[in-house]
Amino acid sequence: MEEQLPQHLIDLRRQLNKYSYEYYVEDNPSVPDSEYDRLMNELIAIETDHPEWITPDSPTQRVGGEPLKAFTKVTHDVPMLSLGDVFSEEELLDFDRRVRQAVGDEVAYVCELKIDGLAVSLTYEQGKFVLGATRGNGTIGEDITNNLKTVRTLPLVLPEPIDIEVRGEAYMPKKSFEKLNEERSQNDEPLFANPRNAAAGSLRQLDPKISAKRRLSVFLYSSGQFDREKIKTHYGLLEAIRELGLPVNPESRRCRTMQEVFDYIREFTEKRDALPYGIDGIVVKVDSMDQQRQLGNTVKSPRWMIAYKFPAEEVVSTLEAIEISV
Ligand SMILES: NC(=O)c1c(N)nc(OC2CCCC2)nc1O[C@@H]1CCC[C@@H]1O
Repeated sequence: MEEQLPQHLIDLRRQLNKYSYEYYVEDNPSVPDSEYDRLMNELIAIETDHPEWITPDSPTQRVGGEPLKAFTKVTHDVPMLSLGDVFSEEELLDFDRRVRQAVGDEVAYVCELKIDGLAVSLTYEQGKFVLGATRGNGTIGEDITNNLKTVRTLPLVLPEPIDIEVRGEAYMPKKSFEKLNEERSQNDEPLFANPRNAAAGSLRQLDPKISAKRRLSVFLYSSGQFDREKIKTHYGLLEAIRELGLPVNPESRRCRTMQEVFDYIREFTEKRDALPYGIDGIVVKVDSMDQQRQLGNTVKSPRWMIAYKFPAEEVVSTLEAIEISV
């Protein structure tokens, strides 16, 4: 991308990408917003004089596009399925028994945190981000490409010019949610009930400039086309997605026994409140892709994965609290 650009422009773009990552991903900017804006304006001025120097991965391409009148619909060629839920270790053992009955006793799982956000699909063509869509009803979603372009953890261009569709969960980190509700409360605007609603509301903004301010993020957990010869396990797929510079949750872990699955659930039940993003359970997936294919899918969800949901948080109402305290 950069070979034919003047060095000053390359340096300017790299500097802006670095500052943007510090601000939006590390939440630890090394320069004031005014310095970032000054450099961005300088880049916009240069690109206005030399439109031939604009490339898809220029920082100016993140917050592009005028506000939409409405979202266009997107059809998912491969439906975006949902997850079956269970609420106890007993039901997890039932899932494990069903899996072993179908594929035999050599089974390994991958445990993933169930990110409390909304499912999205991202399409890259020749390595360029060209389409982002909500899950919608699983078959028809909404085109939110311009809004997903504002997500700083999503690369606009991959290191390889490949065609790939990846899927994951868009979410709003807890700190961004608290800051957003603080701003809304100061402006007498209605507050978002939780980070999931805030993420949904922010991604379905018709004006991408508003989405850009909401500091959304994404963790990816599956992909459509991938090289079936090279990648034979779900864990291998996650590593391949991560190697493309796409964000994958770092806590995903291969579990060889149900005891390891229970240990993982216990570990993240304890760690849940300290995580910088909301989770509402643990997803347990059969690791082997051959075994996934043997198990197949129901109309609604794959038979080779299950979501263990945490018990609903204890929301003690004020009245109850008063009764307890009396
Ligand atoms: N929320 C999540 O963290 C999550 C996950 N880690 N893994 C999956 O796997 C998909 C793949 C096919 C069906 C479910 N789904 C997730 O969230 C689902 C997607 C649709 C409804 C839930 O948000």
